[in-house]
Amino acid sequence: MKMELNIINMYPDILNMYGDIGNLICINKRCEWRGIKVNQTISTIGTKTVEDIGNIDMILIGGGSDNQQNIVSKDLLDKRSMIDNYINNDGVVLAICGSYQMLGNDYCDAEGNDIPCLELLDIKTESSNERLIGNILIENNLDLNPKSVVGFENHGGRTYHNYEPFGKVKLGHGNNGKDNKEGVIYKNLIGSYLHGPLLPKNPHIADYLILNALKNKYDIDSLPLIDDKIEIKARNAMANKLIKLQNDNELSKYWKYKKKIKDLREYKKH
Ligand SMILES: NC(=O)CC[C@H](N)C(=O)O
Repeated sequence: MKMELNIINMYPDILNMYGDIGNLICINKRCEWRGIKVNQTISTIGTKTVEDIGNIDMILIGGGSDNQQNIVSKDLLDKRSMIDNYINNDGVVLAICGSYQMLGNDYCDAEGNDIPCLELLDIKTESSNERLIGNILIENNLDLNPKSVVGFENHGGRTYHNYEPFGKVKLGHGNNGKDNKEGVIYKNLIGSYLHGPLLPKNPHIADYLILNALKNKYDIDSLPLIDDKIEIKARNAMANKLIKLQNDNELSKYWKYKKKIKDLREYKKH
């Protein structure tokens, strides 16, 4: 029996910051390599509503600027009840950055405008003009090996919630730059600030999503392995670079601290 996945890519024409569409390409490829058929549908403003499509196995939504979030907001709200049912029936979702924010209760942009959100999760996001930008390294909370997940973040929004985060920030900012949490896990949904795009750089996360989507309709508990040498090499190169950066940061903090103590001692001598 040939397995199939029906994937909806929402607003790829509007929410595609830093090539988030690469997440779909990655899922497609990893399914193709395993002989899993992927039927993909685009849902955007003006296309038929997601309710009409039915039998969805995975939803992917990317990130966008505040302006782009404003553009999709009404259409997204029209699809609210379908997305709500889907998520609460263990549907697999990957929502990046702007769309992760929009799953929550409210998003107040940098100009103080409220962008209507889906209110599906108890998440709050407030924006600031001081953006949180840079490469990011986290440790995933999904019990997946390798633990590390690499990506790139650029957001004004600071997100707060009490759910399980997608990961623990090792280097970078994450949800809000304060609590060391990155993203969210809710049932089979992952929300994350990580662009990159996320999945090609972290194939273990792609396979986690594929496996969960397949588990919802087939009796399957693992995926055939793929030769990921190149992906692993690329991911490790970035992770190691970031770990080195983190160590350098810590070292420089340590030397600054040592210098402060030395200065203090000198000062006390006077
Ligand atoms: N990268 C993004 O998707 C940006 C999301 C949001 N507009 C913010 O700046 O916080």
